[in-house]
Amino acid sequence: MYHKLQYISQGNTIEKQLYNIHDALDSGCDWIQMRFKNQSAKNCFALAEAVKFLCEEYLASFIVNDNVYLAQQIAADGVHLGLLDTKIEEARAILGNTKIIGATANTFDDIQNHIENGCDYIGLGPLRFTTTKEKLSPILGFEGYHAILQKLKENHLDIPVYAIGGVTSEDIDQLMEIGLHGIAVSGILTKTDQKEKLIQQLNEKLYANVVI
Ligand SMILES: Cc1ncc(COP(=O)(O)OP(=O)(O)O)c(N)n1
Ligand SMILES: Cc1nc(C(=O)O)sc1CCOP(=O)(O)O
Ligand SMILES: [Mg+2]
Repeated sequence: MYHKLQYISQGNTIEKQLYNIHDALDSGCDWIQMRFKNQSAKNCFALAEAVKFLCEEYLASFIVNDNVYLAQQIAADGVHLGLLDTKIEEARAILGNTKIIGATANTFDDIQNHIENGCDYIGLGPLRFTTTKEKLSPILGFEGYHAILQKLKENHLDIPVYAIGGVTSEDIDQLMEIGLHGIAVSGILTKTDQKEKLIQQLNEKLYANVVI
C-alpha cells in the first residue's frame, strides 16, 4: 500500500530544498517528491543525489517531479508526471515495472487514460487555489472530487487517488469520506515551524480508518 502523505518539496536553491526535505524526513514524513523547477541539469542532479541518500537513511520513498531520466539515473523510487510531461507509456518503458509512476489529473477522463496507460497513482487537483503552482487547472472543490470518485466507482476503476492543491489538515476527514487514498502537500509542510506535530496530526487523520 502506498503511503497516504506525500511531501512535495519547495526551495529555490539546493540548500533550501535540502533543508526542507531533511526537516520533513526528520519530522516523520515517509514520502518525498523532489520538485525543483527551472534549474540546471547539474543542480537537479546534485540535489537528487543528496535527496536519494537522505531518503535511504530515513527509509522513505523518493520520487522525482517531471524528469524521468533523472529518476532513472539516480535510481529513485519513481517519478510524478503532469498532463504535459513525458507520456506514461514512455516513462514505463524507461523505468520498468518496479518503479512508481504518478500522474496528474483534473477530470475523470484524465484518470481513465492514466489507468489505461499503466500509472500507479493519481494526483487529482486542485482542491482549491494555491500559490505553489502556476497555471492551475480548474478548481475541483469537494464537489468535483465527489463526482469524479463516484464515477470511478461506477466504472469499477480502482487506483489510489491523492488530493492536491491547497489541502490542509481540516480537509482530510471529508476527503477520506469521499474516497481519496491520501494527500500531497507542499506549502503547509514547508511553512510550519511545528512540522513534527503537523505530520503526526495529518497521519492520524489519514490512517484513522485503516485496519491492519
Ligand atoms: C502528487 C502530485 N499531483 C500533481 C502534481 C502536479 O504535476 P504537474 O501537473 O506536472 O505540475 P508540476 O508539479 O510539474 O508543476 C504533482 N507534482 N504531484
Ligand atoms: C504541484 C501542484 N499540482 C497541483 C495540481 O492541481 O495539479 S496543485 C500543486 C501545488 C500543491 O502545493 P500546496 O500544497 O502548497 O498547495
Ligand atoms: Mg510536471
